[in-house]
Amino acid sequence: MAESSTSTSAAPVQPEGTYSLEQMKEHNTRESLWMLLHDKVYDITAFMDEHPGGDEVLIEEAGRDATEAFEDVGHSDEAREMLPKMLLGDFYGEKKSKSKKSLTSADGSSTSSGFPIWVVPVALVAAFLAWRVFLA
Ligand code: HEM
Repeated sequence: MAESSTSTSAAPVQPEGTYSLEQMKEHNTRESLWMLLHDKVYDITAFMDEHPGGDEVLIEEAGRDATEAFEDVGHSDEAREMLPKMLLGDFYGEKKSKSKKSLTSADGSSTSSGFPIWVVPVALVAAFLAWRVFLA
């Protein structure tokens, strides 16, 4: 009557070929260096000596999300084409949120994202008036 082989999986199972932040943190040394870029996990251990930007910057970003640092540098297409060779798999779970960021976006909500939209008609009117003044 009682079935012992019932598989009720309560906890979510981490899919094969995915890596969590916990796992990544174990690979934050020169001997084994993993990095998260755009939600993909890369093993860049062998690339460290070849990196034109040096190994120090890579070690600094080891075992965590390096997307921002990678994009800040403005890496070329050539650099991006190197990535598939180092791909380990997908990222699993949650990334650590950077609490520092909330300070800048907490207030002054409209000023941080470029210029406000009303600048466009005002600029057009100003340009028109300037044109009239120069014609007169
Ligand atoms: C696996 C990931 C990475 C790859 C494949 C890679 C590849 C490259 C390549 C090919 C260049 C030469 C310039 C270019 O083509 O854009 C470069 C430059 C550079 N990289 Fe990376 N990079 C990686 C990660 C990073 C990270 C996480 C940082 C952290 C800040 C970084 C910092 C730099 C810097 C500062 C330079 C400029 C070096 C210079 O011009 O003096 N890179 N990288």
